[in-house]
Amino acid sequence: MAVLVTGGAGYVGSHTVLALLDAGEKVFVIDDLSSGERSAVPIKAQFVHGDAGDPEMVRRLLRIYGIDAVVHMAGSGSVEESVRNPLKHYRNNTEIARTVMEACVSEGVRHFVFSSTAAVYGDAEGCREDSVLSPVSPFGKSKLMAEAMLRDTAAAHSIRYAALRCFNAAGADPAGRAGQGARSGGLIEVACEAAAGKRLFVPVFGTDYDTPDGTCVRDYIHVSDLADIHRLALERLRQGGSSFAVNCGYGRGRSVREVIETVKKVSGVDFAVKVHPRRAGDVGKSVADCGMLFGDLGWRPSRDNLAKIVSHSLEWERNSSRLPARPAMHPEKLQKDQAGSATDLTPREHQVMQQLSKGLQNKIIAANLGVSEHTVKIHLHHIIRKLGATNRTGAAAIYLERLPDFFQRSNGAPSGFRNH
Ligand SMILES: O=c1ccn([C@@H]2O[C@H](COP(=O)(O)OP(=O)(O)O[C@H]3O[C@H](CO)[C@H](O)[C@H](O)[C@H]3O)[C@@H](O)[C@H]2O)c(=O)[nH]1
Repeated sequence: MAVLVTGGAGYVGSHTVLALLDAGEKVFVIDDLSSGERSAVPIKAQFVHGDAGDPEMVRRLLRIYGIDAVVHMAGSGSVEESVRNPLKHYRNNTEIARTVMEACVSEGVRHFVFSSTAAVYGDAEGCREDSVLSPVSPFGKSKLMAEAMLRDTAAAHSIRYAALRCFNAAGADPAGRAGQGARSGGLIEVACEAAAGKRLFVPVFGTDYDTPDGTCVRDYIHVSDLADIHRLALERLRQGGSSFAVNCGYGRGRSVREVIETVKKVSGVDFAVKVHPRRAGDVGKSVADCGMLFGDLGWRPSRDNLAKIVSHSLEWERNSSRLPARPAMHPEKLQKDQAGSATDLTPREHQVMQQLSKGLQNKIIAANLGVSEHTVKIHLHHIIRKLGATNRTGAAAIYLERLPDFFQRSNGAPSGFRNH
């Protein structure tokens, strides 16, 4: 028996691979490394650098290595990016899931654990598995479509599945074997980067939500606990359990401000915080009802403690030499003829501003863009002049204010911006 983990080089993926290996499983990982890291795949797992959307490759893997179960985690997981680039998410989350399911059916793989998301519920607190599914973002919709395909596939073929509706994964492996991937960018990671001196400030996206302190509320779950639920779900399917969908959280809501305060307290660093407008696709509240997880599945968390989650994340951040995540949005090509005025920035200047407005320092921007710090300084000098600002903070504020105009001038849609 062997398990194939798609997306096993990613953040939740690499922790899940560890949980499976710790349980004595033989694990194969397929990952195209578009957002995951090769170094995140434990040495004991067999790594295949490839696209889970390649049906031939997946079928070959399943056949040659006698794989009896697939944990499908490959996909794109940014709510905000899915609003800007929905087709990327429908490909990576819906189409690729279909391809992997088809390969499983044709190769006789009977167990399928699918990493779904809390975003299938939309804005909701105390969501139960049988609650109304009303996703707001293309990300949530793309995962919900995959869930629907799984249900239909399981009804037609001898495959059973577990759809794990993951709430907000955070933290890092307590033994320090894995941590937040290079490009996950979740709130706790961002705040820990600020505490570790890798960011100048933490942006708070929206303070006018209908929540106790006006900031968004999420159900944060330790990534190693989430990984353990994936392991348990597979065990249940192998024991003959029928297909199910289950919430993976702790059933406890924490606001953005509460999280930031906890990171400050645990780290002892009073980093700067700046209020920004709401982020596209965000919902006010997303908190699980864990009746099924704790009851029917009989799972018990080992790390249900926000300070502990933060301390593991912080430890990883302080010990890892890696730089902060590259921003997902990547302006590459802004047509000159659509620009036209003195305030327009070159594509490279947009790249610099994208990073600057996330609070990154010059040396980190330089490393992310593959240029020298001196070049970043020169770009900033031009940008500050073009935007009519007096310093970098002023330029960042003006840039964020004018971002919608830049989009409009590149044909009313962010088509001049490319993700990577
Ligand atoms: O720098 C930041 C980062 C985030 N936030 C806020 O913090 C909250 C949590 O945001 P995250 O980016 O950490 O997580 P999301 O809730 O957007 O999404 C996460 O949880 C989802 C489950 O609903 C999916 O699993 C998804 O892949 C994962 O990124 C949101 O209100 C967001 O606006 C900030 O204020 N500043």
